[in-house]
Amino acid sequence: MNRDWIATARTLSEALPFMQRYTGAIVVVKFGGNAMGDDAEMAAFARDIVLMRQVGVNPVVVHGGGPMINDMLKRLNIESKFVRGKRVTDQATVEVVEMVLTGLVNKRIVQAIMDEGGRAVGLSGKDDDLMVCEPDDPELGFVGRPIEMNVQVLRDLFTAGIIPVVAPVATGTEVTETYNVNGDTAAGAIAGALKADRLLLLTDVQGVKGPDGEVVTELSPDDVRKLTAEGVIAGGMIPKTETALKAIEEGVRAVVIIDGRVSNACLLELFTEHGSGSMIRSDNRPPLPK
Ligand SMILES: Nc1ncnc2c1ncn2[C@@H]1O[C@H](COP(=O)(O)OP(=O)(O)O)[C@@H](O)[C@H]1O
Ligand SMILES: CC(=O)N[C@@H](CCC(=O)OP(=O)(O)O)C(=O)O
Repeated sequence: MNRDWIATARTLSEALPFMQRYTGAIVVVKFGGNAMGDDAEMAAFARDIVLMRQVGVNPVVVHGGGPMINDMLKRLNIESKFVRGKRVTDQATVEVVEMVLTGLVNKRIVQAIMDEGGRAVGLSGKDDDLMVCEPDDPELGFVGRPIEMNVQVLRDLFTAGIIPVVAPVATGTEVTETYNVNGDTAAGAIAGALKADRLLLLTDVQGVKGPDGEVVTELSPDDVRKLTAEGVIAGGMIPKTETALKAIEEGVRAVVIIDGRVSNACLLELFTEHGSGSMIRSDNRPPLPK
């Protein structure tokens, strides 16, 4: 059991009703490269995920690894270039992206979950054709937009008690094609295809900030559109809120943007009364029953 979190939740009895409410729920967690930190922080994240599984939640980890890709490209003297938050990906770059994400980063997370006593299996969008893409934009090269999702493999892993850890690299409709997919986009597409109960997007701010700079704890899709039109939601927050709106349209119950730097961020969101970060949901699909 995670003592830090129990201390934060004050008593286990406070947490139990929430744990019971989430039994059998599907929770997709996007774990970005900036949120990964050192080995201790990685272990803390892995403990949260293992505890979720132990109380009967079906977690799916979808990871990024942008900073790790940048490091490897630098070592190989390949230039990194981004357009509207997405990496311009030529043939040489896509090879490095696949090596770093499906190799180094994916296996580091799998190993951390195993070390904390869970069972994890790493896969990419190529495994069992989980995520099939078409080119997102000719300007971006081999950057993919998911067009077909085959999530049965994830359900099979849930049944076996195994935590899937997914690298955002995908296959195309033509043989031998490889696509680099933005981590938020991949997490949203997977959550949408699973009609997940929660999509948690871990980032490096406390949540979505409103015009006064304060974190807005509850937003409807219309609130998000309004804040974006006003320029309050900007930069790296745009792909996250766009992902959130699309995922909700596809049937995800709620998307929560939370601070991945806070210890026990996922557990605090799921298993405490106040939750954390900014929750985006529509009125069409009610929250989990109390
Ligand atoms: N309204 C807003 N609320 C919070 N963050 C915002 C907002 N508008 C822009 N941002 C920026 O979005 C950033 C998060 O996006 P990004 O850095 O791409 O995250 P990550 O690396 O976790 O994927 C924040 O650090 C912040 O600078
Ligand atoms: C198309 C695109 O931009 N893909 C991303 C994939 C990794 C990612 O999303 O990593 P973070 O979540 O750590 O930013 C990239 O190449 O950096």
